[in-house]
Amino acid sequence: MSLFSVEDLKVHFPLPSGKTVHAVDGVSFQVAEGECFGIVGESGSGKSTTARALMRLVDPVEGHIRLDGHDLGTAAGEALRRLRPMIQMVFQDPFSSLNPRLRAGAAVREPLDLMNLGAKSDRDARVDAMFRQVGLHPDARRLFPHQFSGGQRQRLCIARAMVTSPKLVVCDEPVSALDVAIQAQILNLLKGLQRDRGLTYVFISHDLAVVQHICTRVAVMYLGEFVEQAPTGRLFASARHPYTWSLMASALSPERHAGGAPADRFTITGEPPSPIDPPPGCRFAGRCPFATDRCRTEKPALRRFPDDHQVACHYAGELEPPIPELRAA
Ligand SMILES: Nc1ncnc2c1ncn2[C@@H]1O[C@H](COP(=O)(O)OP(=O)(O)OP(=O)(O)O)[C@@H](O)[C@H]1O
Repeated sequence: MSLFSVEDLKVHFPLPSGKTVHAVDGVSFQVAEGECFGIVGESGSGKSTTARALMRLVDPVEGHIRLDGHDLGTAAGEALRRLRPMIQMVFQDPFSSLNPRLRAGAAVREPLDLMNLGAKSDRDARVDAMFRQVGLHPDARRLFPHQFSGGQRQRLCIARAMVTSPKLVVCDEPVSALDVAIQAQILNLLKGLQRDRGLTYVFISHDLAVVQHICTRVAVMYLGEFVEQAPTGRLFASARHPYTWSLMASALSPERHAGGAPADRFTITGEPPSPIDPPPGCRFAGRCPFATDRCRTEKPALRRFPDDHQVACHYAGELEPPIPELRAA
């Protein structure tokens, strides 16, 4: 059974004009214990809003969120307080997610105090152990956030998220604000903690390489919807949605491109349509080189293919990726 399940999640933001932003528009997924479920997509696709809804930082207009048999989506008051320690979040910007006036030790201890977890006398020892687990010396407890480097600050945020012994950690672009060399260290730290503590992750990133490195399964998000979902190996070996191909093509470097053809041969152009007035058919149709009239009027359902692979495209399975590197071996 899955540890975490999300069913038909919708988050809409009403605007003063009377219109509505359809930021997340019916996403469903399940995450098994110990899995790392990735959500990838370009800016504005709704990844962060999904993360915030999972954390109940924003209320969905529809959908169910279940964690370990509990209804996280509707829990309130005491029930929500009991669930809080089980689900934690690591944010993109390790600086703005830390209170600049709180010393590092107090920042990591704070969730234990706020949620009243464990005996007070044990909390400092728990914080020390957490510092060591994320690769920080416990003496660093006395420092303020600005005295840490970017990577160390993210270690601190990870310690703060992990100190409550959560079952599920939602990581929202946890390395995209860091230098490339530091990114690998933080990803390896997250992987190690996942293994040692039996954690389950929902991992959000715009970076395919990062997702490929850390995730066991990946969903590709476009304008509030999942267009493709598959185990990581399967997705990277044989993606079936034109939007996924375009993301993968734009990640190919020109040198890696066969026959000297420009790597941007299949890079889609233009901006995604506004989530205020999403188009009626396939939301990618306006930018898809394969789109037909059917795509523009009829919404494609997520269809299941072998190997736990789901694709929302009328022509999935019939189309061939337009660049050789993306074709299944
Ligand atoms: N509070 C809000 N009110 C109105 N619109 C919002 C609000 N929060 C997000 N949006 C809109 O919802 C859409 C999805 O935003 P979201 O931040 O979830 O995307 P994202 O994929 O995480 O992008 P990024 O990586 O740039 O953060 C965007 O069009 C955004 O402008």
